[in-house]
Amino acid sequence: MSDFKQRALDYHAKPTPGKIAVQITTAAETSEDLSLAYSPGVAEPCRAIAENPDDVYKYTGKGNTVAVISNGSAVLGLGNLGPMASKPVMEGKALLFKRFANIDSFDIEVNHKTPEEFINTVASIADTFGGINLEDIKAPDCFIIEKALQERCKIPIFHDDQHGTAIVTCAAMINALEIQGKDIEHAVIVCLGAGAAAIACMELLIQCGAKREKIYMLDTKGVVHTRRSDLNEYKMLFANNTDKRTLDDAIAEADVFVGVSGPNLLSKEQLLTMAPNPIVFACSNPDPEIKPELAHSVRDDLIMATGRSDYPNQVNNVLCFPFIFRGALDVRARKINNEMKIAAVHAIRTLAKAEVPESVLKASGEKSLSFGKNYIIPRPMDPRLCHNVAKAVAVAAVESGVAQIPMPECYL
Ligand SMILES: NC(=O)C1=CN([C@@H]2O[C@H](COP(=O)(O)OP(=O)(O)OC[C@H]3O[C@@H](n4cnc5c(N)ncnc54)[C@H](OP(=O)(O)O)[C@@H]3O)[C@@H](O)[C@H]2O)C=CC1
Ligand SMILES: CC(=O)C(=O)O
Ligand SMILES: [Mg+2]
Repeated sequence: MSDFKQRALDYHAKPTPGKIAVQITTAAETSEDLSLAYSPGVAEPCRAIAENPDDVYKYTGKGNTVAVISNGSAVLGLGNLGPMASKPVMEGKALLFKRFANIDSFDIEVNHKTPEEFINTVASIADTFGGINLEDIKAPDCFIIEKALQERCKIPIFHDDQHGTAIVTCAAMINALEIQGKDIEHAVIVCLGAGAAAIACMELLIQCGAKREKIYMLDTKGVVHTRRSDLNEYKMLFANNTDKRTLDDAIAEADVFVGVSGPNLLSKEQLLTMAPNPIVFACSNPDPEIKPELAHSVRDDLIMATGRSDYPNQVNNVLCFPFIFRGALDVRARKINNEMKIAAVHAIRTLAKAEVPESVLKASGEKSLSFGKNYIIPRPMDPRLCHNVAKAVAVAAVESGVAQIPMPECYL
């Protein structure tokens, strides 16, 4: 076993198994403390909440808690590993919520047979939380599940692989296009993958100015085109009236490649046929569609991004989900709407143009970082992300009428 693999296993096993634990936030030492925390004192907040359900935000942790819920059907790019094997990823998301946005988070892995069973399970526990982050649920089930839960629950339901990924992809793409001197309206975009991340990324890019007819989406059967009869309703929206059938056909002269599919699917020969100054976001985790070393070895005019922490330009939903939930929770938003997503895109992309603080350089192991081909998007450790993105999201929630409480003072 490689040294890195062993270190990754040790990291998860020690000093205690897993990556996150529960912490007590109040005094619980004396009989007096216990009489307040438990019987008889606990009866008072129970009575208050029964009388006025909104008091749950005053007397419990609900308002600062997000559940990370998965069925393990599309774990990163590893495939359908099932609920149990998805747990390290879900604990990881919980760690990121806490580390970057001070949101308490529980991971919940659901074993189920039908989407309805999953929906019923989640809907019946939803009131426990301030929000629900759905994770690693394969398409097209993820679309059905998210919509049904949004209809049934009173809290934000956000499928991270769709919207978190789309927000970060758009933020990075707008910056990359600017650096490469390309207009989004004229960019020819190839999207390898036609699942949760792909459909959401392309829809949001269209909202940011990309043209649907210039997008070529591919699944395991090749280009998604109008003469195919095997497309689900979500892929149908991207059926292109084209004679292109393969990745070889689609990638020739393309400006942009977005990979949200699986490992090592873009060859150096295919990369060589792209237009001058191409943009390659190979976002499959943990192994990208093309390795950066290989891509850079054949082209020196490209902008290259991956989903990983160990290369420059990490296009990964970690740059979004902690902060969009921070903003949503802070104004008790009923849902995360389009206005909030677009606000997050612009808050993330703008930060890439600001001077990078010393603490971020140190955590990144870099001497300098400035807006350019190798720095199109902020690093996740940038402490300004939380304030900037959460504030923009909270303002958008208030202005679009989904906030249930006013802006907190920390943002004024
Ligand atoms: N960097 C980031 O922040 C994120 C990255 N991702 C990555 O995106 C990938 C997909 O995730 P997600 O959308 O949630 O999963 P889904 O299961 O919803 O979708 C996977 C899609 O990839 C397609 N696909 C798989 N293998 C191939 C192939 N050989 N050629 C062409 N298409 C292929 C599938 O095709 P078909 O429809 O025919 O089955 C499907 O459309 C994963 O690798 C994941 O790690 C996801 C979210 C965030
Ligand atoms: C980053 C992430 O959510 C994924 O690869 O599924
Ligand atoms: Mg995911």
